[in-house]
Amino acid sequence: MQSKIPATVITGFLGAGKTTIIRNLLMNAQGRRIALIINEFGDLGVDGDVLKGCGAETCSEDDIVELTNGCICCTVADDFIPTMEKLLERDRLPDHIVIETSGLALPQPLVNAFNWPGIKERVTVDGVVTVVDSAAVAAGRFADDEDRVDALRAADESLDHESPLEELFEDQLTAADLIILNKSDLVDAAGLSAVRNDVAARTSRKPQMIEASGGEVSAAVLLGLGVGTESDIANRRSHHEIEHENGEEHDHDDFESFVVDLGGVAAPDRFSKALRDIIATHDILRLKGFADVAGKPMRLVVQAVGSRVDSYFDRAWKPGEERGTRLVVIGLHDGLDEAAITAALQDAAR
Ligand SMILES: Nc1nc2c(ncn2[C@@H]2O[C@H](COP(=O)(O)OP(=O)(O)OP(=O)(O)O)[C@@H](O)[C@H]2O)c(=O)[nH]1
Repeated sequence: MQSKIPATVITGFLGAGKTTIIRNLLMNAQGRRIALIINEFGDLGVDGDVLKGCGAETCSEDDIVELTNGCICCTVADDFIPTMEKLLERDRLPDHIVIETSGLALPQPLVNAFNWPGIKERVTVDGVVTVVDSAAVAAGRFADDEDRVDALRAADESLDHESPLEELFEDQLTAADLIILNKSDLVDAAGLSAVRNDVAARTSRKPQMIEASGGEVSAAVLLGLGVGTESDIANRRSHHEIEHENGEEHDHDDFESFVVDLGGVAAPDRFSKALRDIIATHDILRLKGFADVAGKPMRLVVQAVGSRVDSYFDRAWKPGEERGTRLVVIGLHDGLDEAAITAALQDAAR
């Protein structure tokens, strides 16, 4: 009998470093043929595009499938299952499937989909890997900020739970077989130890935890968990599922995003600096995309997580490709002033 294809689910909050870890994996895949399914929040396939740009031979553009509707937990049956079925119809099957969930997705319904007839016989979940932004945890980003939650509740009565960030963070930890404390380069040893304790206290299960920076995790560790998580996922229920079972309505609008289309960016350093201020002023959780810098043949990748802004030129604009600056902005529902943010970004690009 043909053995099942292993699938690794990589989850973790917005900007934790999922794409960076996958990129590193593709560059060090040691001949494994990897198929990638990427789910992203926000109407701009940045992660897929960054990975296609990495040029790894073991993962060609055909091997990358993007699901850009953002909420894999709601659309498993509509989107994910047909995608898996199509992948399994291919003549050349992958050795391993890697699924990057959006930073706002719950892994539980996704893992449960591996119990679906037609998929269960052919694929097994090798493991769920939850990537943690150690710097964000150290900065208290997931701690329950009561003032902020109260303010949100006052603005939106439909908020049916405490802090959306904290709850999602915990749900992603609860699903984990392996937790990667990423961005260890940004936190000192005492800070990392505190992060480890904080993370451990947020899940009653005791998955293995490792530290990493720059996405450097060996393929043997990442792809060799051998758990078969689909058989255990019923024991790792999320707040979301528990609320449903208790008959509570859960709305999925805790977060929102929009895309800003700008022309060229005149001065990238000034732009990055202005981004930091705009992000802080407007409580933006995540901002990412590509920029067209005046006079440069290369496209600039812009990545901001909280107040940290990274940018680098990844590849030349292709002949015939429309140059431009497109950024996706993600924040809490009702927390983003789209008009003011757009105006501020336009101003920063000039
Ligand atoms: N300093 C530092 N930066 C990192 C590390 N890992 C990732 N980053 C940076 O963090 C930013 C976000 O990384 P991504 O890999 O895009 O994060 P992600 O989890 O895929 O993000 P979403 O898909 O938007 O949720 C990028 O600017 C990365 O370069 C790390 O270990 N250390």
